[in-house]
Amino acid sequence: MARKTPHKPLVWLPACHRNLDLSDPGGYSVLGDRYAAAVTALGLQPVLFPMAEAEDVPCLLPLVDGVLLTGSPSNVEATHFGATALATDLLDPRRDKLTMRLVREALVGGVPLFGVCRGLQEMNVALGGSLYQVVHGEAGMLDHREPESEDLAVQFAEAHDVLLEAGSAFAQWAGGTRARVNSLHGQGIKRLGEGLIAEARAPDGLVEGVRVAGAQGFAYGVQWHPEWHHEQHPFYERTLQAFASACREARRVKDAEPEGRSAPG
Ligand SMILES: N[C@@H](CCC(=O)NCCCC(=O)O)C(=O)O
Repeated sequence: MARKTPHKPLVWLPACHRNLDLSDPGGYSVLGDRYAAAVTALGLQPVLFPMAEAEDVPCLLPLVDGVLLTGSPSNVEATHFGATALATDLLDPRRDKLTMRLVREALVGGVPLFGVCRGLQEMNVALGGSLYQVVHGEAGMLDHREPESEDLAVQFAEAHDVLLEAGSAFAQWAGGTRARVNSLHGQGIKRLGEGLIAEARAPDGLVEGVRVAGAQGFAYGVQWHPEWHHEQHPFYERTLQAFASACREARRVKDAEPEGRSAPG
């Protein structure tokens, strides 16, 4: 019987699907290096199942120790929350179909789950919530988009405060009930999904940080990007370290299981 070889905790980062080169209309499955680099810096191993579909989730999920739902310029298709997609929407239906299933299965299985930007929105929609399709078009709401013409350091610079629920993990990670975060999104949470607790809000009231009530393990989502220069931003770093600790614990439990427990067939 093959002996188990302990390895770094594996973290599933779902691919984005883009047509990057019109000379190859077949398209590409891509992952932002920023997310993979942050996962690696945490001592974890990023994994990408580029062709994974919703039906593959029950078989693939037991192979990993955490799920990080990355951001993407594409929008969650509005049909997933009972609205009509905008003609201007950049869509990624393969990503949507996968993550709608992946969120629910990760929660059922107690697999550490962390949603970032689009990933937060995917968590919300997968749990029955809805999104503002154009946050800055809503009365009283800020423009949460990044200055696209600026360089990345400006795009990912701190843009607004978030007010954190006293006693929440967010407040613990921030060392208080207020923090500065970056902001690179045009959609945002409108109606909270089932079981989601709002624990961080922008000054305009937009929900920007959630916890999944009653989750077996780590289950959080944020609208901002904690992967950006996290080593220099204590709030971002502590958030990511908490996710990493949860993934390491998941790996430890699996490594402690009696040998002979086969991987899913
Ligand atoms: N398209 C959605 C989500 C925005 C988002 O995830 N931004 C990150 C972009 C940078 C990256 O690709 O990581 C919206 O506009 O709300």
